Amino acid sequence: MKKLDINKKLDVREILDDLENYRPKRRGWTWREKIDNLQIGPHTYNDCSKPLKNSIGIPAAVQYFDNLDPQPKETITTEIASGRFEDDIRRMRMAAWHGADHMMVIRTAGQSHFDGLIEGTPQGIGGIPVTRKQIRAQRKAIDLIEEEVGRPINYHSYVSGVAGPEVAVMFAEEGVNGAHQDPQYNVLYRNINMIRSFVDAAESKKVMAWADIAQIDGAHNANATARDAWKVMPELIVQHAINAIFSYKAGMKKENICLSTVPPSASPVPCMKYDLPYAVALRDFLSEYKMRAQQNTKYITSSSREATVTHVMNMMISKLTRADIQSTITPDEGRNVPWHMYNIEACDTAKQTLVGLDGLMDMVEIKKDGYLPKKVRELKERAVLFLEELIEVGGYFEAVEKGFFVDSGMYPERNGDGIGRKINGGIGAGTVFERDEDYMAPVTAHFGYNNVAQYDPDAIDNPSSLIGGCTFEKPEKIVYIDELDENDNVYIRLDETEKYRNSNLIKPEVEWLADGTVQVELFLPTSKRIAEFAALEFAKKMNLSDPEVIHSEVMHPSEGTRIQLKGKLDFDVDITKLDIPPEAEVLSDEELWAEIERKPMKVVAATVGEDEHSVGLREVIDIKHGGIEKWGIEVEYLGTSCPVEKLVDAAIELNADAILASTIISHDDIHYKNMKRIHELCVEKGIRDKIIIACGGTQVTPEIAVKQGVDAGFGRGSKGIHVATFLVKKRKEMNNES
Ligand SMILES: Cc1ncc(COP(=O)(O)O)c(/C=N\CC[C@H](N)C(=O)O)c1O
Repeated sequence: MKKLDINKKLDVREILDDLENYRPKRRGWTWREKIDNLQIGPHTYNDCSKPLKNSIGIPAAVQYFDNLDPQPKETITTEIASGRFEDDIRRMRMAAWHGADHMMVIRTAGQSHFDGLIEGTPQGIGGIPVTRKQIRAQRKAIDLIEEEVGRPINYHSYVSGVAGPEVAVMFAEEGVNGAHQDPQYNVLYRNINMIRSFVDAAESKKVMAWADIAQIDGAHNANATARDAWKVMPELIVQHAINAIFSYKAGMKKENICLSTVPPSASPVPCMKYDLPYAVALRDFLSEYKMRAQQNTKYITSSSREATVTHVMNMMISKLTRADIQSTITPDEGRNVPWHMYNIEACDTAKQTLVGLDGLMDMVEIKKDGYLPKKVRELKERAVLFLEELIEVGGYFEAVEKGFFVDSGMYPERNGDGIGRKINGGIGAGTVFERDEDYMAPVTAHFGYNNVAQYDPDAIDNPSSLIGGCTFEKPEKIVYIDELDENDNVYIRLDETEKYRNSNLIKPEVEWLADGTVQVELFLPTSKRIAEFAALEFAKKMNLSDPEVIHSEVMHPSEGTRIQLKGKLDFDVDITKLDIPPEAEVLSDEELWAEIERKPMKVVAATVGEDEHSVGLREVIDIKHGGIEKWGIEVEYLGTSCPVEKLVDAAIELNADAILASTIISHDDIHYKNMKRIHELCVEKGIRDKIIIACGGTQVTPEIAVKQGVDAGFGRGSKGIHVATFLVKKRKEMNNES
């Protein structure tokens, strides 16, 4: 496969080529490479990792810091769930450029209840049907993407449900790097028989251990399910412990066992008073394991702003305690199946926050006295008591049957409304059988009794040697199925959107190529309910089809409501037909500083005529806005409503190099008349060949301005850098300097 070209879109058809023979480049999880005291420019970072070869910094980095884009030491996860792996690949490429090195692929709805592997590339709902082919395509694409950004990327999905072991084997064969695996998830949230779930989990974990897959547990689901999430803190610690020690005993290395820790509450609850002690208690008890931090999703709403703040507060916890993986929930998770732009926002939020808090723990510390350690102690005691009672009643299965878990009481309080499951109930009940005396499976990483010795005592540690290697040693033995459904597969989907693939036609999209969805933000000066219906009216008038309000927020019961809505555009744009003027070329800061240092420049500036609008000109002048004073140009500012005669006289008196005139008002073309007048006055006073005249304003069209006799016009969006570049270049031209 040839490398990706930054200026070319990833070709999905090329990825699909010869997938039958694709083999993963490596096995297992890759942690970031921490760099102590990383120096980037004038800045030193304490908690960062090796920078990327190609990446896009947060907007401030791009605009003010020359794309300074340090990478935190924590792995950053982005969860992708559109249902079309071919579009998810494009999103993975974007996310990788924004700092994600852990692509977590949500499975299609209900895949936990599929009792076998799915094959081919059917479209999913809320995630992709995780199949061998889709995994190969995405891992193969990620091989190219990690090459492009210059950092290994971990691919991740879920080993759960009644086909858990089969999925684990397929993940091991396909080089998957991370996976959720926690039998308690099956039992509590998918109602799969607990004996079956734990037997399956032992097998799955043994296989994952062989493949060096990093595991994430499912304790966070209790947060999302409990009535008051902070009330399950004691049992959450126990849930983590159960899965952690079970995984270790099933053969997993502790550094591959990641606890999925989610703060159990969220503002406006005083969440730090719950979440920080909980985070400290958990890390005290389970210090040998990795921490995978994720913000609380139970209290997420349709406000992407609010989700972002929750995310930032979660990262404050991560920084104050420890996180090896910082998972990101897309801020729109509370209203859509996540969209491209929100996956990227989440990655940027994680990077911005973690890098902004760099070195925090060299400046603050967790208090050793007062509320915090007391609360930590209390939580630990509750957790220990919970575990002791669990053992007392006969162990995990009995405790689940008695409804110990996700009870709405804060243990030892109990409201009797926990999730109770029958030991012999649930899906897959009665499907676990004792292996016969002569049971033998010639496969690698198989958990439990396996009578290999009956065939060859020397093969006990290597059962698959009896058949010359199993699929773990001989991937050519993998039975690869391409497609099972001639109507529901990626080729059909690619054909349907061919018109927009690598063509000149584009349509807006949020998750799938050419899905046509746009989002509109409105403020409507009326009550919430009226605003929600009025918004749909506006959407229809805007020619949006299927309009739907996805967020509404009361600004005041009668003064106004904020609405965000989505809808579809049914038309496209041909980019070859766009009239795109050449980008205004600008000189670098260094060049401008050097030139003005070599030869100082003085300008007179004013808003002319009867015009009081000073903001634009001030932006062009003031250092604060990156104005021309930033590079040392001396400015005599004459204020607003300045007569053109006064401006020209001042230029003469101060022997200025240039005149800057701003006019916003444009009725009766007064702005162009003023420009013409300035030019004529300079001619009359005999200075026109020695002075530069630049005029600006939001209504100014550069070509028309020049027709008035001035040297340049600056329209909407012009910045100080554009004006400074022009002045320097024009002065050189007038003095015949190179
Ligand atoms: C332990 C476990 N196993 C399986 C699944 C998913 O498995 P299905 O195929 O049954 O949906 C989950 C789901 N949560 C993960 C999303 C969350 N945002 C996360 O990042 O953790 C899970 O926690």
